[in-house]
Amino acid sequence: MALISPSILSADFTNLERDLQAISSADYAHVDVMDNHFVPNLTIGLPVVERIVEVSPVPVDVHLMIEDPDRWAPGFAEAGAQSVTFHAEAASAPVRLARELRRLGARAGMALRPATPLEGFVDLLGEIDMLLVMTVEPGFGGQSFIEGTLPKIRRARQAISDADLDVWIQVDGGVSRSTIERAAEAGANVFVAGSAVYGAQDVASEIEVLRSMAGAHRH
Ligand SMILES: O=C(CO)[C@H](O)[C@H](O)COP(=O)(O)O
Repeated sequence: MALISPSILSADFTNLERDLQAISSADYAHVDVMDNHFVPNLTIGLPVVERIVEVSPVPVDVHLMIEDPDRWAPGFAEAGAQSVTFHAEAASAPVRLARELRRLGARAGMALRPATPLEGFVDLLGEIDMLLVMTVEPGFGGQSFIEGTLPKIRRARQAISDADLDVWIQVDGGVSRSTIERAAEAGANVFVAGSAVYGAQDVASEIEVLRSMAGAHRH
């Protein structure tokens, strides 16, 4: 399985037809919510995400780069996002939050910044549906993939397999034709790509290329 999500943060917005084509060709629409506290950037909040969920032709995958996700994340699940990812560094009670997201019908995701070690969070893997290993410092699109995150992806895949869990591993940041295979080989199976998709001549065929490159490594 290799699922591709174009990051709405990197959408063009001057060519909405093309943006919609990208989203329609993907498995998920990845929505980046930023609060200018957890990360030094500000994007959109719950009312806009509620509307995106209503109009999106594919399920919505929300990545919350915000402080106090314990308070805000459940609202995104109630809005109908298929998956809601909070940052492990920001959550006060990650187990309780993951259970609440699942109770509300969403897939529960937990994200780690590039510098956050996996080791403190291995015990939580049984409580989540997806681990997001950030492959750039969260906050902005268009950055280079941090190769040093590959061992963390590998260790996460090993821990998931040792515990016989069905947890997806998502990577986000600098995912492109030149990096996706290494991330997939290391154990990722969900890929967020912003610049690589929206910067392509043909967004739909770029998604197909990325999906087939990643799909050669199955997890
Ligand atoms: O979450 C993000 C940044 O925090 C973006 O989703 C991510 O950076 C995607 O953009 P690109 O593919 O251009 O790196």
